[in-house]
Amino acid sequence: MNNPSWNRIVIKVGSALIAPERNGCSSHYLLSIASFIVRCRQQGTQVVLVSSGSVAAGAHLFEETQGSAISDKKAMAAAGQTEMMATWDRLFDFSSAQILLTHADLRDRERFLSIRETMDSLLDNDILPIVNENDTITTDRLKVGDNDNLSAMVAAAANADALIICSDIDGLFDSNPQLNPDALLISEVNEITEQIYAMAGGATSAVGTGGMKTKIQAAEKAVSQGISTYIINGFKQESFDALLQGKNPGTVFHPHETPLQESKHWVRHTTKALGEIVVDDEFSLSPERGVDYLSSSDLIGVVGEFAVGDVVLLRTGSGEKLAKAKTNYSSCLLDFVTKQDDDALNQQIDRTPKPILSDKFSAMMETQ
Ligand SMILES: Nc1ncnc2c1ncn2[C@@H]1O[C@H](COP(=O)(O)OP(=O)(O)O)[C@@H](O)[C@H]1O
Ligand SMILES: N[C@@H](CCC(=O)OP(=O)(O)O)C(=O)O
Repeated sequence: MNNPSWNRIVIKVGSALIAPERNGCSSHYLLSIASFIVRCRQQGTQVVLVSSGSVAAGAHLFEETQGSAISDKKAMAAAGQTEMMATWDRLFDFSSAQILLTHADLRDRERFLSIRETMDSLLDNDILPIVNENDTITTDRLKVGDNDNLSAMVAAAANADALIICSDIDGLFDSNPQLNPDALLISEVNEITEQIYAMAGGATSAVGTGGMKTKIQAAEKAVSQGISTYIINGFKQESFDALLQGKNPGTVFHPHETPLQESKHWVRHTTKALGEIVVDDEFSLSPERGVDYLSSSDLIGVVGEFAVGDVVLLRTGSGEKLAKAKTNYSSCLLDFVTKQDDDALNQQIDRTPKPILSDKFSAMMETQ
């Protein structure tokens, strides 16, 4: 890798590359990816692999009519995961390790740090972590749902320098090239705007889940932590040759020059808000006035049920999203406080050593 700043990368491989026919895994398209991983490691770049393909690999064990039901997909994933891991393991002469995650693991700070610790230990021992969503047990409430976003969360957990998303297309185009033959490849993105999102459609491969939109979401997560993000065509050997020469074979999303502080990035891009704290429209935040300035007298409402330590959304009564943050008080207590006119209670809450919201684990929301 001619990019000396790349000590550690995450590479994401979609289902279409590992189980293209949805009847078990095939190494046909994996040889160039495996070779790239080997050459990265030889040049001192640590690699984490996020691999889809368990559902597509297990599907052929089930009737054609099955597969739409979540229960069938979970069973397919359980059956296909071993085949997916074995397919990768056969391509390497070094050991690989299986890491199965749900969003519930990543949005829990203790588990997030534990995942980081395990990946560091595996990489320090030259073992290739192979990560996938734990589709076998996941539910709508627990899941990430696509491996594009999962790979960005893994890159954040791994403190990677770059995220490489292998797709079945050369990169991000100004519209879907499979629908518009005149679409133009966008080689560099410096800022991810609504216009960038507007270019992206959904998944079109028979086995894919994410589509281009989830890849842009993943890039947005990664670049805000200073992680360069590439979308490349994983079917082309020349994509990997170019990367090894320090070139961009597809679309590169440049990292923010001032990345979010790690704990704030985790709150903004990895956690899920489990409730809402509503303040009056006059309330505002600024770089100098963080969420820890919130006082009980600013509260006008609480939405949902949450416990101490959960992440909540702070928003105004008119719906403007202000921040996500860890709360130091439960929804029950805050709901009680908002319904009291007793200033003494408000003052008592505000005198306690802990602010309502944690500044360390908070992140402002970009203006929508
Ligand atoms: N603006 C766009 N640029 C490139 N591809 C796009 C765009 N909008 C939609 N797509 C579609 O997204 C597909 C890539 O996503 P996906 O179907 O999840 O495949 P994979 O899992 O291989 O990444 C492309 O094959 C293309 O059909
Ligand atoms: N966890 C799923 C992959 C979901 C997913 O994002 O698939 P893809 O869009 O092919 O990368 C599986 O292993 O089948």
